[in-house]
Amino acid sequence: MNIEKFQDSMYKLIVETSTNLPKDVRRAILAAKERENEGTRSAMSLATIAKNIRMADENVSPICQDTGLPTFKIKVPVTANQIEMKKAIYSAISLATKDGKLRPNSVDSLSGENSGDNLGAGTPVIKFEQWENDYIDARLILKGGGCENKNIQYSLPCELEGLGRAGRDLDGIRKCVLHSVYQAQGQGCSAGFIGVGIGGDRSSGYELAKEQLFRSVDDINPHEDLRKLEDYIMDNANELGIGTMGFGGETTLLGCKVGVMNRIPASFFVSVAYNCWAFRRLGVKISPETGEVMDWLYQEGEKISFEEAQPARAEIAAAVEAPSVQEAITLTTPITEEQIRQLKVGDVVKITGMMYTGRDAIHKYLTDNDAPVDLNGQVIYHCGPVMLKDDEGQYHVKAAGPTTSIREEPYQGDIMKKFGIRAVIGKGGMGAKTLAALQEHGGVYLNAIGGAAQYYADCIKGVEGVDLMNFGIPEAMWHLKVQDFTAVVTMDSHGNSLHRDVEMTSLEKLSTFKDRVF
Ligand SMILES: O=C(O)C[C@H](O)C(=O)O
Ligand code: SF4
Repeated sequence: MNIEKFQDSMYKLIVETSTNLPKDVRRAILAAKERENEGTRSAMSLATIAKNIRMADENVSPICQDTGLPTFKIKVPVTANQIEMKKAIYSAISLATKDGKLRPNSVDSLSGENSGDNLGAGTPVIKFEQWENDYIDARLILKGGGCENKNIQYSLPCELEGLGRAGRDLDGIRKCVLHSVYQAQGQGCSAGFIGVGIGGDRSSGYELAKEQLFRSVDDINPHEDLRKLEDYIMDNANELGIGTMGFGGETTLLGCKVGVMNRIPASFFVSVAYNCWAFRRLGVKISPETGEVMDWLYQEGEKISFEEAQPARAEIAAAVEAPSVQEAITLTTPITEEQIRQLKVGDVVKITGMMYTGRDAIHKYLTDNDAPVDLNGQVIYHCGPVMLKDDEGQYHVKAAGPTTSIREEPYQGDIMKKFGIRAVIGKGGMGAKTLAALQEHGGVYLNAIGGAAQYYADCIKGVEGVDLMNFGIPEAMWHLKVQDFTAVVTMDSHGNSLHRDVEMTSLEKLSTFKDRVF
């Protein structure tokens, strides 16, 4: 095989997967968009998502800044040299990272050191399998961390909140799958896709669940019971009302694929792999002689370009059901306590001025250290961007959507009080400790649209500086100059939380699915 050509084919696969959402996923998102009631927050979030998909296409830039743990599944004729292919994939990964198509995401688990090129122990994941066909089938999934964290594994029998006992039968499995959608709330950037693996052990069960994510969204399960289960879940999960980004709404789930394998008598696992709407997985058929791409997979049928998407900023601004709020509220940083105390859940704000990124490493750091900049009245953005440095040493934002905020729950309230921070922006909401701190100190939580990394990158007009680069690009504190950065107040200083409300109503809904169906 021409290994340079193969490397080039792998580079193309990586770039396409990161920047160009597959056709089947686009169709599912369009169907959700059409189903959603006009004027709701979920409809408006979907409009932003649609616009983001289009921008990623046009800019050939990552749909979401979290390009995940690249996982390749490759089927090869017996004669293929897997060692050479692996090396070529490593080179392609490193090049795609250098070109800003992947975020440097491989981090030493103990020291936190970022390898900078996405290579390191266990990254990327490459799984080979031999087969008797005369071509190579190479598939790639870029599954981000926020949705990966919402994967869940059930060991049957078990008791499930809202649903009671889940026994060792199809109905018990049904309960687990519904529960998995409920427990994800908006944190995995709903509306999501789930892959379910029944049976196996703890590791092969998850493996089977993830394998389901390689099925086409619109295929039909040949196994009759599993087809019934998939249909049931698709018909009913949306009743939970979690909606896009957990804002409440008609569409919570975009796809459900279930696979089964044998188990041993003592174990009965139901494993669920949750994938966000930014469902980036593609595949190619490759000639084992030339190393060139013969065909692209998942690309049958019509390609939705989302051309007709309305200006998303205006749409978010309209995302408020409360008729009293017509206009987005403009805030210029630094922000005063008085301004913050006027905000309430449902308000849409547009922020102009400076914003500082801070996520896991920064929150831990700030707990024990002084801040490198004066954060009084400032805004912290939970974001790990994709950044590229030009020849003059100036950084440019290539993708910059929010990360899941709940990970900072142990630190957030204390840090806001310690430094006088007035607002945090992220996605998925935060918990009771932060809510209490917002009330005591005078702060707000602002929800941005998860995965809309191109849309937000566009609001960032300049990178004015960076601190703590030793934490690596995603974890450093970037000083961003923003204009009209639009987000929704979902937790205010008066003790209100949209996330708490949606969690409660969706739990009530979940309990209506208690009775036996299968
Ligand atoms: O790491 C990120 O940028 C985001 C992550 O995928 C998340 O959903 O929290
Ligand atoms: S930020 Fe959201 S869309 Fe992006 S990888 Fe994480 S869960 Fe997926």
